Amino acid sequence: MFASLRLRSEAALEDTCSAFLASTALLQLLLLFLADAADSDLDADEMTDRSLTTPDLQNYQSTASAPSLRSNRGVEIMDRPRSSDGDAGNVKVVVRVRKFIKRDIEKQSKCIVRMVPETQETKLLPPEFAVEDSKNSRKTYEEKSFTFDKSFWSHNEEDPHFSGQADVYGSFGEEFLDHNFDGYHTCIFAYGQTGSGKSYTMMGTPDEPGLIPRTCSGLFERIEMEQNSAITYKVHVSYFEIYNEHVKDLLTPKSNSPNYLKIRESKSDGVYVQNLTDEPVRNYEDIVRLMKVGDMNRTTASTKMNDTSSRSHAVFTLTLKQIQHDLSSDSTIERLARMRLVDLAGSERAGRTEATGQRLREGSNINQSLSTLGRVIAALSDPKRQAASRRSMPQNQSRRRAEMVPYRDSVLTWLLKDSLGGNSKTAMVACISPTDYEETLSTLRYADQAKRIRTKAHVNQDAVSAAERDAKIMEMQETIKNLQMSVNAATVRKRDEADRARDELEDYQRQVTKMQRAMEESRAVSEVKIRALTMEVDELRPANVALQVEIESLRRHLALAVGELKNPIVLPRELQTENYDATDDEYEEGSDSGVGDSGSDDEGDFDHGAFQDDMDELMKDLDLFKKKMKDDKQRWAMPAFQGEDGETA
Ligand SMILES: Nc1ncnc2c1ncn2[C@@H]1O[C@H](COP(=O)(O)OP(=O)(O)OP(=O)(O)O)[C@@H](O)[C@H]1O
Repeated sequence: MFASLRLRSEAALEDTCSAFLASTALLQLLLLFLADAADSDLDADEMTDRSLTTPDLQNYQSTASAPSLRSNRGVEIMDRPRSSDGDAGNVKVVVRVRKFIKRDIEKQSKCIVRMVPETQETKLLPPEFAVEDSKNSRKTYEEKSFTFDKSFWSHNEEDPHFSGQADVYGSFGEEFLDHNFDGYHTCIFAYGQTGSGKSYTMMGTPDEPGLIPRTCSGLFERIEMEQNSAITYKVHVSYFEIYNEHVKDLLTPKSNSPNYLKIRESKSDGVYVQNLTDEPVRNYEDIVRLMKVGDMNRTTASTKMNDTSSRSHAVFTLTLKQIQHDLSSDSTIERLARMRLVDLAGSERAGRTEATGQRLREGSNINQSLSTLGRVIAALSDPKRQAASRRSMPQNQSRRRAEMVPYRDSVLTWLLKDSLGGNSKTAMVACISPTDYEETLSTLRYADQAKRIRTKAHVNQDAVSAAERDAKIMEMQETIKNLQMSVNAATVRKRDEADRARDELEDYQRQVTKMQRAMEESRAVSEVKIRALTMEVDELRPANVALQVEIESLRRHLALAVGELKNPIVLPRELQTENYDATDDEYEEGSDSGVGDSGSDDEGDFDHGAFQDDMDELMKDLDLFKKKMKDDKQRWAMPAFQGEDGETA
């Protein structure tokens, strides 16, 4: 009971603390928000001397533009978007062929890919051995041709059409950054077989940074260029990987036990990763630091096809929030854009990678999620589905169509749901090897299908007028007040409960102590009593013995007396005369005359009445004595002693 009470009180105290902390955190958040709102006002006050175009709030909703490196003028976010909306719906698909790597050179492989820069055509030629091989097998190796939004020839640096990392970024990385500043969510993902150059394209090397570092530095270059505008920029970074169908935060230190995160979906945020680190960053250096942390935490391993093969899908996300306050109308516009940059794990054939054990299991998980991605792409590019969504079908029918897209069949597709078929402008970089016919053909087919996917990107912007903002602040103040009250009430309630539990505990402890003390006292008293009684018994014991002796002698005396009464001794006459003075009428001492002859005349001289009285007195005393002995025996628990008549005295 004591333990349970203590636990209850500790739990209550803990509850109090956590409730208090949670409420405090919430309050702090709300207060920060209020402070932010106040800051915006302050920013605006400071910028009174700057020339600001008066915004037409009606136009804010989806017709905004962003500052861009390509435009050297400061553009207010309420201007028309810079990015063209003409092809906004389709997934942009580009293809990139890498140069020979050590393995290809060792095998003296030939390049079987051709690209036509004028038409953006990519041709796949049958490998040399294929002519011989096709005679003996059912496999057909023939020239294939595909056209994509862009073909990057990264195979041969000497070629005039060579595309390096900067060209790739300049071609569509910048354009996607434009979209972000316009308020669109974007997603760029690299797809291809293992070792085809996905990580190189997305992350690159320190000397040749890829799309992710270039996008980050481009983002901050633009923000710095706009330092003096009325826009406030807030950037956050998150980085996670999907490994064996589990989500792992790459920005938290590696722990011994894996910390898998849960995926949730809400109406306002869509599909998201719960408790994912979303670090605020102020400059490019902050991002570089986080990228290093994330890359160190990423799961890679050496396989036969790639020395540093990514064994997971890595998702790097930048969130850009632009807040603009216009003094003249006293209104605030907020634009939110999310950039997802995804380095997928490579599709691979177990036979070719010669993977076993853990590598094989990773490979099968990778292939499973990539095949789901393939099915999602196939479903999204289904012309019937697109026609249905263009016809704007009744809600229940379009929902049924949407349900046909197997997003939920893998963590990857579930998390990229919005990027693949929803509110996002999306690009796919199909990375191909210059030597592998079958794998390259498979990738090109995949990419060809992805071209047909149409997304429904829209500008994520909120325009809040002064009146609305005031109302919002009032509402928040009210919320804070209510929260404070409920926090106080909760704290008091919790404190009361904790106090009551603590009081109960203390009361209980006091009672226990009291009881222990009372028990000790009672034991001491008992000991004293026992000691006193023992002493009394010891003291009484001689008296008792003496009394017993006396009783015994009295009893004997009585028996004699009774016997004498019953059988009186008759003395001869002469003895009677000799010893008896007739005149005197006295019974002489020493004579046996006490026991008279019942038949003699002298019998009348013996005072029977007095004797009887004496006897009665004696018997009374004896009774009293017996009673006293009985009492004493009961009191001191003395061994009982038997009377002559067998009665227990
Ligand atoms: N365009 C390129 N120019 C120079 N080297 C490249 C290029 N593309 C890839 N490489 C090199 O090829 C090798 C494999 O590339 P990378 O690791 O990017 O492949 P991957 O597709 O990410 O593989 P995995 O799926 O196994 O992770 C690396 O050594 C990389 O430096």
